[in-house]
Amino acid sequence: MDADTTGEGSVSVSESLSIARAEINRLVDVTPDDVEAPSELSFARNVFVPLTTACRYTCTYCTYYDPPGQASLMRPDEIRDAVRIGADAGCTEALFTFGDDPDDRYTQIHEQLAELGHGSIHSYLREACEIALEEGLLPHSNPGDQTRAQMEQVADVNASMGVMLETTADVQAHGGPRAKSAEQRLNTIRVAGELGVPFTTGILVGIGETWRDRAESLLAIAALHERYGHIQEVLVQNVVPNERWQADPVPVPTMRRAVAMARAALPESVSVQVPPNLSPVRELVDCGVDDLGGVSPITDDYINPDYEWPALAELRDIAAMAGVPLTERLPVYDRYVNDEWLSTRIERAIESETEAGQRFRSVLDG
Ligand SMILES: O=c1nc2n(C[C@H](O)[C@H](O)[C@H](O)CO)c3cc(O)ccc3cc-2c(=O)[nH]1
Ligand SMILES: C[C@H]1O[C@@H](n2cnc3c(N)ncnc32)[C@H](O)[C@@H]1O
Ligand code: MET
Ligand code: SF4
Repeated sequence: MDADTTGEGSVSVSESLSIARAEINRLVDVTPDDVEAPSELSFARNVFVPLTTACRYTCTYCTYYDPPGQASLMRPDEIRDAVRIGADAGCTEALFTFGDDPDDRYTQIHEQLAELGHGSIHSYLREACEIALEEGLLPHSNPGDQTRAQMEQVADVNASMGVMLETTADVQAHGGPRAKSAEQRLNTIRVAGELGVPFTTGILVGIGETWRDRAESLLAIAALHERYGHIQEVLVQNVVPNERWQADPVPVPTMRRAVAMARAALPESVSVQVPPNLSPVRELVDCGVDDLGGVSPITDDYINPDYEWPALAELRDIAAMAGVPLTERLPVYDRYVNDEWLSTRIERAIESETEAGQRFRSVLDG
């Protein structure tokens, strides 16, 4: 017998498309007046660990990647030095962010990994996370797209992970022979949900997407969060000019509307983050920003090295101006700090009686 597709409770394709269209239209019309200002501003203290500058993609806004032949791989002792300095400076997070699948096309990276006894970047990332945990930091890795097998290899040694969706639109900025694809980004976010990994994602604003594209991107994130509950924060990040991306900066009114749109698209429990080294946060807080991301007291933003991190005093000043408290958080948000979401490995690090455990708990206890 044919399945009943017309009975009560079923939704036709045209009906569901019109619901989706209505949602997009609602978001496109959102203005900063439609959203509530936050009740606090949070941030995390991190150290950036740029494992490798090799990347299979060539996003035209990105100055981070080096072409084959010039790309480098951090050695284990360099990783250890970086995370140790971070722990000593009171950080809680080791942010591992680097090129996507760097061993794909860069023979010298492949060879260097082999010399270190690793067959893939994920195998090496696991060692790097172990080093961070040994030295008293909680790993948060953003290796770009990941397959399920790749993410499974490192999930239990990360407190949380992330990848920017950037946009669901097909934009020129991701064009070329090896293009970043929205499908792969969405798949990575889905895999994180399936594996129960607390996750950070976001949109990059100003890379050729339209307002409808922004709404669609945010709705795609909201839909995955509705299914898995794993999205802890969504970054609304403006693309910034550099020697590879020579465009005018994203205007403040555009950012105000994009932040308000994110706030309106997502449930209240999901934070909206704007990076304070790239954006005029003071002019965005009332649009619903409630997190200032990871700020490093010791390392550069290796992705956008021309843009310096603000000092802690400046974050305090921004919060004071907004009339809200500034609170420090871990790379994993408080509501995920329980045995439903964290691996025993990470739980043990947070509960341990070491100096690091005490540092993590004092951040948790505020
Ligand atoms: O300092 C941080 N930066 C994070 N970044 C990087 C950062 O927000 C900016 O992309 C760079 O600092 C841009 O200059 C992420 C980037 C992603 O693509 C995905 C997730 C994150 C998460 C963080 C984070 O937790 N802390
Ligand atoms: C790690 C994240 O850094 C972001 N990223 C890369 N290049 C730039 C730039 N010029 N401006 C802003 N963000 C950038 C991308 O969104 C990537 O996902
Ligand atoms: C400079 S981007 C670093 C992370 C990864 N390559 C991504 O694009 O998501
Ligand atoms: S943004 Fe990430 S994926 Fe794109 S080129 Fe830069 S390092 Fe590679």
